[in-house]
Amino acid sequence: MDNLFVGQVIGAGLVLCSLLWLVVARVRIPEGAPPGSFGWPLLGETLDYLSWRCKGGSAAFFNDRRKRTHILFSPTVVILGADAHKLLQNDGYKSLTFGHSQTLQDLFGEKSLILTEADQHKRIRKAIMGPMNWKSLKSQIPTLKELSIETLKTWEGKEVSAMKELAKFTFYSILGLLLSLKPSPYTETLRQNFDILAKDGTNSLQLKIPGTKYSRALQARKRLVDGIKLVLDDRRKNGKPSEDFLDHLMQPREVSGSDLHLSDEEIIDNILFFIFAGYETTSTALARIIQLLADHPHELNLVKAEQKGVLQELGDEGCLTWEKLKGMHYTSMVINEALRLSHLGTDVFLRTSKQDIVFHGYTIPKGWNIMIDKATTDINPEIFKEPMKFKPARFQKKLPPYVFMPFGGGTRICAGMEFANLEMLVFIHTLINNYSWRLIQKNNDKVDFTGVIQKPKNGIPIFVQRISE
Ligand code: HEM
Repeated sequence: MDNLFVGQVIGAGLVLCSLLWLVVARVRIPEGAPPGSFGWPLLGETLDYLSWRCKGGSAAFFNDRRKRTHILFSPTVVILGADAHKLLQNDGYKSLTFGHSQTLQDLFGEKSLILTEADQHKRIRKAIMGPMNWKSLKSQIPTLKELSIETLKTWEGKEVSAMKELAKFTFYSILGLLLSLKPSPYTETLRQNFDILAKDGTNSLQLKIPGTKYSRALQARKRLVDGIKLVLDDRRKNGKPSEDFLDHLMQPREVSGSDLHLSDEEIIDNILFFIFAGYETTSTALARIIQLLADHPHELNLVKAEQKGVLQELGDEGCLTWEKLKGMHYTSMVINEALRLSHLGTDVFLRTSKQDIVFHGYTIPKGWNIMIDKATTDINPEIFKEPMKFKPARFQKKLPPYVFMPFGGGTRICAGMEFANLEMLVFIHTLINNYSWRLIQKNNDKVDFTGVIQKPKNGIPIFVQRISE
């Protein structure tokens, strides 16, 4: 009897909530808003979305959806294709904002690029981007070459997890770029702390209770912040310039009247966020390239031929140059094709509308979330014939504008795009000219969709051998 009563009360409560929801939702859907369904009361279509992500990525969810939905407690509009990318590219700071995320703020700090908006974002980006273009990055080529050689030496004659080992390579590449730090027991501790920050912090409930994964991540952040502060203090005391990213950020500067001087908080938050943004994105891209080339001998031979040509042109003592890297056309197409197939930076660009936006005849109301679904465009058969096949040569032809944006676009285009390309080209050059490898597990394309980046589940185990002279 008691149970029946409790059941009735819960049932009535649910009906009341649903009715309230319907009323509120109805009131909130302005005329001209895109068609679609808000799904269940409160939860909307969140569970559906999450389950699609775990099963096969969000592309499958979006394909099955109409334009309006309700995810993570917010009305959301899904848009895709060249026009959606064009909006992202050309909006400036007018109608799209990144939106606030408490988790990102806790983990990377409120001054990190990702959390800043409009003028503040513009100022920090201007202050930061100086050392991030191809010309300034040239000085990184010898360091990246040395790191590639040292990394690959540890793989010789062994079975290794490409994902795990490349994560070390990309971590130390970024640490070299940002802080001029080389691999050592100290930097290995930094890496372990960073893994706790990024993995535990982004894959857990936001519970700041001692013992939880989230609070472990926050403690790791504190240790990392203290470590970076030590480097900063040391630079100020010694006054010895390293001419790296940190030195650049520490210079008080003014450009065309705007004050580009960064506070210590701004410097530290952005160093942490740069490591996060450039660490597993690039290592996963390289691991996927290794996997795809092992599975496609014809394409592998074309990369080999190109890289052998570069080596011959360089001669015995020749150093890899910026011009030579820029001339690696086929290898660059392989990188693009791997990025297209793997949606590494992100499968959706998440934004919030700052004002009503008219898109394809519908009005996206102010304050709604917008998911610009990049993954579906990456495999659109009208743009990429046989989209699931690995065909780097497809990039020989000029693509229509706005269809392929692996590094995003507009005001928030990837700040490390040039560095990522440089890093990947140097590593591939060193690998291909000195080593051969085979996959330990064939036909294992299972992907882990649960994290921020979609990663091959098996870590891509490979057996690596040095090519005899
Ligand atoms: C293959 C490697 C990489 C891929 C595919 C990639 C992709 C992306 C994408 C798609 C965005 C834009 C996200 C959005 O608009 O919502 C982005 C932003 C960003 N990336 Fe990358 N990235 C890569 C490597 C790197 C590296 C190596 C660094 C740093 C050294 C880096 C630093 C950043 C930063 C700081 C942002 C935020 C920019 C801003 O908000 O102004 N990324 N990246």
